[in-house]
Amino acid sequence: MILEARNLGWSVRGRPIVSGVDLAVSEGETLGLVGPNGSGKSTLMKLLAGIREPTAGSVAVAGKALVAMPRREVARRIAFLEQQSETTEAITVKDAVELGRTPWLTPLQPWSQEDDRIVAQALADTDMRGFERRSWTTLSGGERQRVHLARALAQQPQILLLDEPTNHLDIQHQLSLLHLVATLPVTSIVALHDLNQALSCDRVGVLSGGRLVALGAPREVLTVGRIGSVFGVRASVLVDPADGSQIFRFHPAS
Ligand SMILES: Nc1ncnc2c1ncn2[C@@H]1O[C@H](COP(=O)(O)OP(=O)(O)OP(=O)(O)O)[C@@H](O)[C@H]1O
Repeated sequence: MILEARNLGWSVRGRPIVSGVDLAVSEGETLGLVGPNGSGKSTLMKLLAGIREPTAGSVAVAGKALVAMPRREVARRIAFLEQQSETTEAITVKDAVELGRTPWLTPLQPWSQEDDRIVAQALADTDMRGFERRSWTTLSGGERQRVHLARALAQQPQILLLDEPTNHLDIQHQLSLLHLVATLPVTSIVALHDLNQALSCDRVGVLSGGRLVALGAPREVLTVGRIGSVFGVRASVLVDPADGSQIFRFHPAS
């Protein structure tokens, strides 16, 4: 297992925000995390990224305890795209993406053509070619989101943690981001609000009240009954005539 959480928890002033999470993610897998507002998705992602220390349990990456891992090694293994990642610095898009290479640079291994190639590929993968010289401050919300993703890709991590990455993105870029994440040879954990998008993940975990209440194949986990009990809405299943696949439509619980 590339990423393993055991009895993972985080409490603040005695209030449990995430508790008892057991999770094992295998190499190359794309795991979707869904749950209502405040159910603990972002907190769990921060615990898995090592930027929040657990108050219970542990996280291991490739069998090594995350808390004992040097920062540089964590940064080589894990890239985290936060929900509200902002920078006020007046840097260019290229500078921002190049920052993703930082964990790999050493005095003996300074910037090389290979780093240029990786940065160019990350810009291409996120459809941000041509924006290299633009100042970060002039970008739209969706363009900023794509630059953040490009920086995460330039990091060439083993594990990609994406907290609501489709936020701000138009529908074409939402679909291409999800397709990219699914096809990348990295392990990805993606917090999503769109349950139809979650259906395309390899597995889905459902958080409710800080607990992982279900984990498994999307169709087994995202049932009409569970959607009703966890999200408080009524779901109906429709069939897309284009390809016969099933999708959800949601209604307020009467
Ligand atoms: N530092 C903190 N102090 C107090 N409460 C916190 C803190 N961090 C998170 N919380 C609370 O923990 C709960 C879970 O927050 P979290 O951001 O993990 O939820 P989420 O599932 O990502 O929500 P959303 O879908 O709205 O982004 C929320 O009720 C939040 O207010």
